Amino acid sequence: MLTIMKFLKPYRWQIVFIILFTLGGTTLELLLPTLMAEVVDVGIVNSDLPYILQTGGWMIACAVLAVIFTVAVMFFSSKTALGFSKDVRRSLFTKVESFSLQEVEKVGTASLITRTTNDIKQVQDVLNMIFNMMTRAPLMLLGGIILAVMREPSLSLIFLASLPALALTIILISRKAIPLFKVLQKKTDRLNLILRETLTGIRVVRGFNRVEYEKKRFNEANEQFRDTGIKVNRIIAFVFPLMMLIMNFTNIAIVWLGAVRIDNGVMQVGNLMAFLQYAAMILMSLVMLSMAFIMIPRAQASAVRINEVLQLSPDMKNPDEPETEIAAAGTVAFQNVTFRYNGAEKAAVENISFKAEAGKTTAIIGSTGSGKTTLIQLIPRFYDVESGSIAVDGVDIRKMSVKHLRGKIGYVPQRAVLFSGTIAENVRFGKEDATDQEVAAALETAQAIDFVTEKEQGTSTAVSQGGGNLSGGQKQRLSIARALVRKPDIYIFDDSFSALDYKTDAKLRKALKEQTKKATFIIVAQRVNTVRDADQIIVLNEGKIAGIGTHQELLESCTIYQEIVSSQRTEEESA
Ligand SMILES: Nc1ncnc2c1ncn2[C@@H]1O[C@H](COP(=O)(O)OP(=O)(O)OP(=O)(O)O)[C@@H](O)[C@H]1O
Repeated sequence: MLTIMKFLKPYRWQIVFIILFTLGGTTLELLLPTLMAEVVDVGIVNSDLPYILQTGGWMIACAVLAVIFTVAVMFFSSKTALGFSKDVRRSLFTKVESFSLQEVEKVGTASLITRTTNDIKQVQDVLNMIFNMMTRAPLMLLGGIILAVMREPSLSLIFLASLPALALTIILISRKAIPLFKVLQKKTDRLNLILRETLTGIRVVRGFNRVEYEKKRFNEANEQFRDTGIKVNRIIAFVFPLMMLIMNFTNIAIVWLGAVRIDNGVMQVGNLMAFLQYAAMILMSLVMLSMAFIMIPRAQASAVRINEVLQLSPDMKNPDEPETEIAAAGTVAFQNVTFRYNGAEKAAVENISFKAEAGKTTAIIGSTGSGKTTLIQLIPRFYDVESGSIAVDGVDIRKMSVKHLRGKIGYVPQRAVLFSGTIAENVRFGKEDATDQEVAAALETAQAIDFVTEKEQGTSTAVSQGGGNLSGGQKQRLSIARALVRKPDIYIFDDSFSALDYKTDAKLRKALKEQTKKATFIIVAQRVNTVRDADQIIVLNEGKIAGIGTHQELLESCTIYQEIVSSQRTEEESA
């Protein structure tokens, strides 16, 4: 919790104001019972109306001022707590952006969302409460005790019984509640995970009639969340009745002993009234503190989860003094590269060496799960190699700045990812300042111009979330146009032609070849047709290279390639 408090630094002056206003407000509130005792014991006893009016006036002034101070405290508290949560959210977001995919997978996307929203909100609420109560409660407790003891030392002995009883209640309750708060946040993670999976996979869920199953899964998680929530609230629900019980017993004891003392003529009525009010203040401040004791552990559980992300040191480091390549042609060279996913026993790619040269096309082919995607994701450093090295134009990519490296690459993922916005905005994601002509040229090469111009609003046509209003092939072509518009040195296409028909696939590859003569082309493909013209084809099998060469060379020398070719021939023949 303390680690995360460093985010309060920019708000230190607001916190000073909160403390000063709380100090002012609480002092005025503490003054009120004393003034009231004066009204009763001096004004009423002596029937002194001017004194009553004058002291009454002071009481009103104190009360009004106390309200103003309290409003100011609330205003600055909310402002500070909200500002704090905004800053933490921003830091968390920036941090997550610096993670490699390994780290994102380690924490989990759903958990990262919960941590950035719900967990930060927990800390924000508690901070707000702390600002409102944590200075007020100790001040009131201390001031109340001092003033009560000064007024009636012997009557104050009652607190020696009630205060430890209150403290014990708080300790017992918070010890039971704290572990449950951690569980509650985990249950929130699970809820988010199921909701996210169901929403992103809504077509599959409906297509396979799994709505009921998903409902059941969600209900289970929802019920577990509810049950834990009830457990927590049941414990918290005990706090107030117990507190009230102790407070009421304390009041009974004060009135009883006070009455005896008044009867004996050693105490005045006004004094008893003031004492009762101080007692109420002392006990109220303890209730406030107990609430804080219960809420802080909850925020603590959230703060730990936030810190876990903030303190996670990204495996992938940007070099302090990045090297830049001399000839910026785009040659990619793999040297004995091995990579393994987090916790995986077997390497996803092993001992890979090849060179993809500028102006040439390197195709990667292999059965599913053979490591094709993994291999190409190592080039933009989505993951870092476990051993070996990858060099671009002779410079190890770990020695380049990540921004520079990725600036040289036009990456088209296996599943087209589009963002809500217009078609033009989605293409400009590749190059922010691309002109209309550049966007149109990219769309043309990507064989997307026809379907875009057919749309009433052309490139200003809205793309809905995830490209939901476009077909699979249209999405793929837009994501290709996005890579083309930046005119990179290296193009990486991860099975990006799979949703296209043969004719469009062939036209697209022809247009690409003409437009991007000097660039390095690395394409992953399933179809032999897509790769047969490549300058070199790499055949992957279970993460290892089974053969490298041209189509003709591999047909003669590589059994796995021959198998792929013949299996596709059979498919075509039987189709
Ligand atoms: N994020 C991940 N975490 C753990 N293992 C993974 C991850 N992604 C892929 N793998 C594993 O790594 C291996 C290679 O996967 P990869 O996606 O590179 O294969 P691929 O050849 O591209 O397959 P496909 O043609 O089906 O896309 C597989 O065994 C897969 O289970």
